[in-house]
Amino acid sequence: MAALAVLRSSAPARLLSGSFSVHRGGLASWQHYQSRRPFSNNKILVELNESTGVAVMKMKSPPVNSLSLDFLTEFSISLEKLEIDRGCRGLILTSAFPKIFSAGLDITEMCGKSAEHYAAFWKAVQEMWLKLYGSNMVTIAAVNGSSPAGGCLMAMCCDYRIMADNPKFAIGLNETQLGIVAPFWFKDTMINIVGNRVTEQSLQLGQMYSAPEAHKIGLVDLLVPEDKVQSTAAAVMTQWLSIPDHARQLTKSMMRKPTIDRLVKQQEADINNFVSFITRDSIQKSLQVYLDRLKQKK
Ligand SMILES: CCCCCCCCC/C=C/C(=O)SCCNC(=O)CCNC(=O)[C@H](O)C(C)(C)COP(=O)(O)OP(=O)(O)OC[C@H]1O[C@@H](n2cnc3c(N)ncnc32)[C@H](O)[C@@H]1OP(=O)(O)O
Repeated sequence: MAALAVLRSSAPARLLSGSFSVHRGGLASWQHYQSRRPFSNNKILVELNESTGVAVMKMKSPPVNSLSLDFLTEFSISLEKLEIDRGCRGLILTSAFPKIFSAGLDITEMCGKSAEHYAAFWKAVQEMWLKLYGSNMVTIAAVNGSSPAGGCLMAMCCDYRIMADNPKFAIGLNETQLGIVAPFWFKDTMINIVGNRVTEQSLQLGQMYSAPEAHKIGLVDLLVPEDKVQSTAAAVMTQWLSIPDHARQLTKSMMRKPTIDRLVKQQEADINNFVSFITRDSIQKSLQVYLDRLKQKK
């Protein structure tokens, strides 16, 4: 993976272009970021503190941060900008909404659309995973709410997961509950965190874990009170950034490259698989039923 091959240094920070917000000086606390001019992109808010080299990326796509094609495109562009900025060494990924980190892939993107649309959508999902899982930066997920399926995948791509200690918040790969199947690279990402046995059971059952359960199986690394998620993420980030970048990055690459290479080698085939799977009448029907049920639950 190209991103992992590039070594990052702690070179002096430079100004980022585009719609990013850059801050000089101060502590990398959430309050700190909030107290300075937050700069809103469309669906994602990115703030880079130049003195700490830490960026906070807040997902802000109402109502539930579902991963639409537009969202994924913006996410990958934002990540790419941070990745090439030598002044940015760490990324905290979180949600602007209390209670929901991300609802996962936008189901409406997988229903009633053309094969071309499905192919473009799936490519965007792949790109998000390749960029986030292969990032050279230290990546910490500050999971401040529920995080099913694709939302769980995003969190799993990070180096460390901190979740709000609220049993009402759930995280997991629930695809089978929708009548769909998590692809091999979702599965591999989970195996790399919790091992084969837990992943197998979890995927077959489409299991969603409450925050305490997720912590128990190692799906999240740390539980903290809801109002401490961001400050804890900043503190953990400081600890990770105390390790020399080149040594940490080479280690991360050594651990993740085989998993990344598996998808890179068959990216096209994986898109074709997705398109032929998702266009089946039975799958379309399952997704529609699930979506209708979601809308009726109120
Ligand atoms: C061979 C292999 C090949 C590959 C085979 C294919 C592989 C595909 C892999 C798929 C990966 C995925 O991520 S699939 C996506 C899985 N995601 C989910 O199951 C999440 C479902 N959502 C939820 O559980 C909840 O909405 C939750 C996120 C906890 C929030 O609950 P709340 O009560 O706060 O909010 P709700 O009232 O439910 O939702 C608010 C509105 O958002 C909508 N909404 C919620 N989740 C949505 C979603 N994911 N996509 C679109 N819209 C969504 C609802 O319908 C509501 O719409 P209105 O009524 O109009 O307001």
